[in-house]
Amino acid sequence: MHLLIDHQIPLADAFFAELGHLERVPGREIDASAAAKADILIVRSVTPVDEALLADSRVRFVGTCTIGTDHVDRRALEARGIGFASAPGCNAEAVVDYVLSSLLLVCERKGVALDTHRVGIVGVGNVGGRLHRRLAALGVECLLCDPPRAKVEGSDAFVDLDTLLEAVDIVCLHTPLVRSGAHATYHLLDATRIAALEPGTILLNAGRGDCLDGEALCERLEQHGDLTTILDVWEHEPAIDETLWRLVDIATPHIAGHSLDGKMRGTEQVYQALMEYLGLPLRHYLADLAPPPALPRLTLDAGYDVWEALRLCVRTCYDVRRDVDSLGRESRRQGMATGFDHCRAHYPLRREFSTLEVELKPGAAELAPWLTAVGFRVTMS
Ligand SMILES: NC(=O)C1=CN([C@@H]2O[C@H](COP(=O)(O)OP(=O)(O)OC[C@H]3O[C@@H](n4cnc5c(N)ncnc54)[C@H](O)[C@@H]3O)[C@@H](O)[C@H]2O)C=CC1
Ligand SMILES: O=C(O)C(=O)[C@H](O)COP(=O)(O)O
Repeated sequence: MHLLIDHQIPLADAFFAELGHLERVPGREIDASAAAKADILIVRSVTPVDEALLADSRVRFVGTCTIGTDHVDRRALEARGIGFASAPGCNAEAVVDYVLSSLLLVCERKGVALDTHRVGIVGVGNVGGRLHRRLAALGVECLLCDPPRAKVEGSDAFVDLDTLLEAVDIVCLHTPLVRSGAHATYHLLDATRIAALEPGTILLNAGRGDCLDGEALCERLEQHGDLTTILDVWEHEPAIDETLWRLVDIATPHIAGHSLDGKMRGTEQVYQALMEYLGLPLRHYLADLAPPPALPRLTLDAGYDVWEALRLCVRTCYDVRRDVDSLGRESRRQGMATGFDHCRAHYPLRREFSTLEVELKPGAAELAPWLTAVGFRVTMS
């Protein structure tokens, strides 16, 4: 069996090698001629999987080790009887870590505490739901918008998008890209909604770039400069709009979900689905393969107030400024599109907050609920 696998997929050898010949190729270089030799195709988000890619292939199973599936033409797969699996939720924790690192940073720059803001979460699935739980545990008031969930579960817990946009200080967009249908998300934040945002709003998009009209946002920022913006995802990646990029406060190259833990989970989820598809028993488990964290423990004693302690621990584990700086540096050095992809391909080690044990000395015991809320493992000494 010939397995064609994106070379950015960690633990690919450990999980898949015994199934046959592994060919590892950069995701953007997986084309029809590479696919023609493959039985199994395992990708991440940068490989469009469509009729053109599969037309001359004998591929019988496609797996994407990502949450998002908008790069996969599911109808084309179904028409060819090709099995499919994605990795729901695999890197949701990492995206929430990214959001918290970013929000703590912009609040620090503004000299305000996060819990003085009301946050609107648009798309309350694996990412948005986890974000809600962590923010609520920090005492941050949240409004939720998720029409597909509201339809199934009833609308009590949800508001509509325009109500949310009027009522919140921070908007966090975590929707999948859906181009048509009753709940389409293409340009969900369109020119009208972007123009209507209250001055001072903090706007974060870590869903998909096309869920937000980038040209309209650029226009608002150029004309008024009165929003604080955090963009991890962009239209036309990797050739993103440089004018918009310069205007955005926290600009990162689609790495919100790029923790090693999230990527490894994605590999395991697709491995499990492939083994089921092939009718084979599972032989490998992430719990046996994952490396221990390089930073296992941090110890705090008395002296920090709550928000200072949160910022310290968050930044020690994951500081979003590292990714902002690397996009700035690499885009200047290599041009925007190449620099954008370079940052993703050479992404440094990042572990999730849950891998860090924060040990509290007796004088710092009162920090326990806050650090737990953010996602760390807290112990007392
Ligand atoms: N920036 C990054 O690195 C990453 C981005 N993502 C993106 O985030 C998206 C969300 O991820 P998950 O929460 O894990 O997906 P999910 O499928 O668990 O949740 C998505 C939620 O959005 C809701 N939704 C759908 N249409 C909507 C609409 N029109 N308005 C409001 N809500 C709507 C769904 O009902 C669902 O509850 C993914 O589809 C992916 O595109 C995911 C991982 C990493
Ligand atoms: O899981 C998703 O959906 C994502 O957006 C991934 O974090 C994207 O990862 P790469 O495809 O950029 O490796």
